[in-house]
Amino acid sequence: MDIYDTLLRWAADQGIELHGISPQQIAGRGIGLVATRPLQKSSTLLTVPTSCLRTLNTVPYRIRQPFPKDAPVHGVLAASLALDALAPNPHFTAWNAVVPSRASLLSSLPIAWPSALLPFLPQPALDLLAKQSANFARDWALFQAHPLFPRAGVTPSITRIDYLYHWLLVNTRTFYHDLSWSTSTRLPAGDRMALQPVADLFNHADAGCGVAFDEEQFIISADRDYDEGEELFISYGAHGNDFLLVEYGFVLERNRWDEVELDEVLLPELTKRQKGLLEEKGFLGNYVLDAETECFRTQVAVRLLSMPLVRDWERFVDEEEEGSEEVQRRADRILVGILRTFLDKVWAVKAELEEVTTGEEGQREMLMNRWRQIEGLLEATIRRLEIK
Ligand SMILES: C[S@@+](CC[C@H](N)C(=O)[O-])C[C@H]1O[C@@H](n2cnc3c(N)ncnc32)[C@H](O)[C@@H]1O
Repeated sequence: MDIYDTLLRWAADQGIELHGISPQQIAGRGIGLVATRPLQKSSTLLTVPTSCLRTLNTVPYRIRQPFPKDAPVHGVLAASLALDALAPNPHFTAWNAVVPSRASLLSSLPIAWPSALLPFLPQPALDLLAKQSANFARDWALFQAHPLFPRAGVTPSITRIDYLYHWLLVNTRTFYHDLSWSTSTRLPAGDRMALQPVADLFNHADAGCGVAFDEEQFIISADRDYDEGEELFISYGAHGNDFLLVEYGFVLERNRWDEVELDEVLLPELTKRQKGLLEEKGFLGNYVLDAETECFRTQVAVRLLSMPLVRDWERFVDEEEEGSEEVQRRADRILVGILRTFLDKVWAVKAELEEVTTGEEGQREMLMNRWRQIEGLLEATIRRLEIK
């Protein structure tokens, strides 16, 4: 019997029901869930009883209690998984057998990449990585202070990498789950997390099957009709590819939520006075464009660069008065110039990346792929603005 059959048998014993879907190895995506017969829109694909979830409530008291009351659930769950791994609970053997190996998980996530590769991440990904690293450091410090954390010299020990692996399992496999009906205190939104078997095998797409829960169960249902053999996806959220790369270790080829941040090329074009004006109106920074358009914040900043009179700019910002076609054309020309500067940077990063030998080929390819996507979005926007 292979690991999937074992998982399905165990799942059935737990009351987990799969309707016309089954786990399968998918090239480039690890395991995914695939239709075993034609499926109709809105049909139920999977139900997972609440009793199968691993949440803060299921963490044994001796692990949970010594943590500070406000310790992030992410860190507590990861500690629980790391401690379990020292003396594995046979109840979870079938579930554990299908989670990614330590090598594959650590190789896909930038937080565990060689530091020499990190400067090749786009700026928004670097900013996210800094926050993620700070969160991990906080949780690791809390765990090291825990009375059950193996003291130095004790075997088996738990290393930083052991804990990082379990922390990343939690990071990449939890679902939003509100426990407020069963706990007296309502957890902050970021702490409402649950690990759930089988459902954690759904891969992500920018739109996907429905995910809902009530007190009894999680229910996943088809968002459209599916043919036999098609993979079914859920959406982990409206995330751009920089976010997916840092939090989940992949980028999507087709992603309606993807965007490119322009701050690193737009902010240096602004004088101190212009920055002050933008700040006053709440429009300083966070300039992005996606496949369709540049955001209003970007238009506001570019208009400021293109309009000699501040009062005309204020009319654009406050009253959304477009101004003449000539004004629009001037703004477009300025934005094209800024995007071309960005393109030069992208080409320089790609050229440098081609020479790099550190890290794994898959990691360098992931970075190169991300820069190609950014290049594509910039080029498409330049084309759109130039033919306007
Ligand atoms: C909740 S798990 C999904 C199941 C996972 N494929 C597995 O083998 O266990 C999330 C992880 O799956 C992978 N993944 C999910 N969606 C993906 C996609 N569209 N392309 C590539 N990898 C994906 C990433 O490694 C992500 O961190």
